[in-house]
Amino acid sequence: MSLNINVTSEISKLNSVLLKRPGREVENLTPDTMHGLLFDDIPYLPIIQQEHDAFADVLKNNGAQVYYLEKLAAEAIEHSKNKEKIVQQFINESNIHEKTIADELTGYLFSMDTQSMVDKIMAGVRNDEVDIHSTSLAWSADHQKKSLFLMQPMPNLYYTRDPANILGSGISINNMTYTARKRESLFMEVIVKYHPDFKDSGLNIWRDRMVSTSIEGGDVLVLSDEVLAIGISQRTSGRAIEELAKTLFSSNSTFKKILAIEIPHVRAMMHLDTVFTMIDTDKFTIHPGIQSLDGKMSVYILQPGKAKDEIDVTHQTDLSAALKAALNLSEIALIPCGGGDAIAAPREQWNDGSNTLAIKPGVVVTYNRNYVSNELMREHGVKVLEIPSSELSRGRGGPRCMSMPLSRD
Ligand SMILES: NC(=O)NCCC[C@H](N)C(=O)O
Repeated sequence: MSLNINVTSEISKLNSVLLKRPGREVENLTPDTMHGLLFDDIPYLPIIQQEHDAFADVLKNNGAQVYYLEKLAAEAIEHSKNKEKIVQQFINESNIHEKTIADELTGYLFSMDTQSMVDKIMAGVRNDEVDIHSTSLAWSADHQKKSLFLMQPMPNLYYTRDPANILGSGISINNMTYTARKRESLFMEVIVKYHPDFKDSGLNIWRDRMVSTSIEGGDVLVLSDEVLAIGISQRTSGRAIEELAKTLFSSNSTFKKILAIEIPHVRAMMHLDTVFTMIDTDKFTIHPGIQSLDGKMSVYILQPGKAKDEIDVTHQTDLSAALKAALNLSEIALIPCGGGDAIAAPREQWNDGSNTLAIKPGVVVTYNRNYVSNELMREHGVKVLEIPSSELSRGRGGPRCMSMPLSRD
């Protein structure tokens, strides 16, 4: 049965959502590799799984249907009748181009049932797991000497928000910025193409992963059925936003305006949703570090131009005014992360204090460790559902990053 996939709000009731339970991939980090794989520490697997299960339970207990990426991917591959070609693509994109090695690795992966194979590709394949009979220099010099892994682990997969995102009645399957995350969006491509619940769902493909520019889902907020906010960030470029604007404005999408918000291009604030999220019809969280001392910042407003394919771009420095105008609101509240305190704000932002996931207007899921931000949201009348976060937070992403809404009211 086809799924109803549609997201025209950042805050309306969450009906279904895609998660990935952290697996062995987070144990395949070492101090030498973790930074390249975009982690700042090594999570403890049993606890990160417990914390993630608690997150999923909060969503389920509040009426959301939870789907798991790893399960959908295995089901899609089963249905594809194209297992060999799909596995070949993962091997190719893992930079393994020598036939002997690719064949031996394929044999190893094919010795497993499909779910175990998907889990293994996600977790990573070590050189010493596969019996490679190659005398090639590429194998000795490039693979064996440079890395313990034939296929690198994908520890960021539990941040399902980033490799793909639903915009209205369509999906953007993202070309990820860094090598560490490039292969992640291939799982979503396979699901959309082959999974019985997705392939006939009428989903538009606004962007696929073959484009040369990058947008990551953490940068994209669906403020209403007509307005998107997209971060110009370390991971998402102005050019990519313009390309998406052209596609959305010239298609049957409902979107008519994009606020492109410039944020610092630094690790702690790699996506817009690490510094700015919507929590109610007129309430937002914001990390004060993205504004200058006088509260100004760069916001570009993109709208359809007069000629076909033309985009009209204007510039503004007042985020609050831009939001009010775009959403037809007379007042809005921007709630500062950590209360704007010189220590609490950067500390809680580092642990995703601004990265809230709204599951209904005025009801958000947050990390329990960000008690200053959580308390302040409560003072603003927001219902805050806290989840444990000691291990989940180690990869620099919060509840919004860990969820990809498939359907909202
Ligand atoms: N939307 C998000 O901000 N996602 C968090 C991504 C964290 C991950 N370690 C990364 O650096 O890509």
